[in-house]
Amino acid sequence: MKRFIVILCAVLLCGHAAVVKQSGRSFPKDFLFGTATASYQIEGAYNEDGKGENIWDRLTHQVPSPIKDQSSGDIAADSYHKVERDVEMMRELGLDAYRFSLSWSRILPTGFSNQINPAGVDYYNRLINEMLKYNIQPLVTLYHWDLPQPLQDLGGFASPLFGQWFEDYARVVYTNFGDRVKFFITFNEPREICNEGYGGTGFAPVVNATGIGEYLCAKHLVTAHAKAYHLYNNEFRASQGGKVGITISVNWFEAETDSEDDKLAAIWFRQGSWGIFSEPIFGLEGGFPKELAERIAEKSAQQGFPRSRLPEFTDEEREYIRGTSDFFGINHYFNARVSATTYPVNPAVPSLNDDVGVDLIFESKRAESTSGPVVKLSNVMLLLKELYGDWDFYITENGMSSAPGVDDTARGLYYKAALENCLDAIDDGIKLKGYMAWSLMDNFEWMQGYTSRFGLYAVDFEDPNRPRTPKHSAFVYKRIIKDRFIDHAYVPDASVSVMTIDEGH
Ligand SMILES: C[C@H]1O[C@@H](Oc2ccc([N+](=O)[O-])cc2)[C@H](O)[C@@H](O)[C@H]1O
Repeated sequence: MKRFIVILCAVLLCGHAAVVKQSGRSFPKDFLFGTATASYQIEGAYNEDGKGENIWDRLTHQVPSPIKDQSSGDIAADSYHKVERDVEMMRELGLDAYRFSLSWSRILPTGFSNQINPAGVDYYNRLINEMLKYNIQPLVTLYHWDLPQPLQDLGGFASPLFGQWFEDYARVVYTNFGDRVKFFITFNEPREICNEGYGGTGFAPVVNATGIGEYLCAKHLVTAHAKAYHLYNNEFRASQGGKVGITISVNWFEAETDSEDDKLAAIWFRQGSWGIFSEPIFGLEGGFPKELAERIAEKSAQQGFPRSRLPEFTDEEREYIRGTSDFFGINHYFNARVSATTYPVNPAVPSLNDDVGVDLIFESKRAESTSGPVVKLSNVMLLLKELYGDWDFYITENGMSSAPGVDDTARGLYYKAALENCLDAIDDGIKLKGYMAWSLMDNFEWMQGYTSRFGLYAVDFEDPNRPRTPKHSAFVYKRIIKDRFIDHAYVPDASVSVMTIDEGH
């Protein structure tokens, strides 16, 4: 009671800052609060100023359209023409950092580095320079799913030459932007690139070669990542002094029961979903995860393959890839429980689903309806630390979707819960350095088109000017950034819909 009165007096006398000090739960001074976006999802200008075609241009222009609302990213949020407004929103929120991706085909229209598009380089220079004017740190993703179509026509990630193409592109990126960009992410979400793009019909390029395509892609992707990392070390690190890492989608999967079968199922599922990409880079021994490799080898033999469908690494390749990251970027969206009950797929036909055959029970939605959002970011980071050691972690994406509109109370609550969970992780000794909310603004949500909205700012896609309006959640996030503390009692005033820029931004 006495403590409560002391805190109350402190609030009344000194304002909010007093509570921040007493709570011991404020974010470290150098913690980076940011938001994230991706080129294809926001830029538009799909055929302007010399940009080449990419695999999402190709997919969304197919007739009939495979996209839920038959839309495309042709115009999207029109960010290509809105550098100043986008940076203004970052300033309104008070961001320390902004994560965005480069469109490979805007910089290299054919995908190859012999032909650089000056207008593409200029667009990113204008964006980076405008951000730096206001001390907003650029976190740059080299690849967020929009491969130049000519490279796809040559096999894309299934080609053993992919690593060379990516290395050449990375050299152009470091050369043109590395004087000002100090944080590079090679790939966004290998699982979605490989398992959805080459092992199913989920995402472009829709190569349906499940049980084979994902694994080829996985090997070539981690090799390409390592090439870009070594390139930075060998030619750029000394003069530029930045960091190079990768972002992996790590959702939380735990065994439904304590049975050995369920526990093994959870291991397989984690390894098929993210371990297959994290183990070669962050694992102590490198290479693909052991249990998964054994399982795929066994299944391959049963199916009559003369060798495992999972490619091998030579010792030299394993060493070349191991340890090639300056940080671990995590995208996180949901929690699920895993049980070993039979997955209804044909075991005679190779597939990732059969290789990791388990049932998934989605937990987050069920829990949200009763006791608020359940975010298990700290579980994820503790597990990654246990598996791979004490890396610097960045949450490079986290968020939730909602219906169109600015009234998104649930998203505000979600961000409070997620960031509270980040504080738990920091208390537990995790070296968490930053948090990027997905997303700065509504955008083209891949196969869902514009039916699913993740933005802190609403974008009116009916209006040719694509005006942006802050949602309720934008005010919540701004307040957390300003205080570097989570005030659960804070509810934005619904009558205030205009954002202002605070001093210093
Ligand atoms: C909303 C953002 O989602 C990211 O990708 C995924 C992919 C899959 C899941 N999942 O839960 O299965 C979550 C997020 C993506 O990186 C980003 O571009 C957004 O679309």
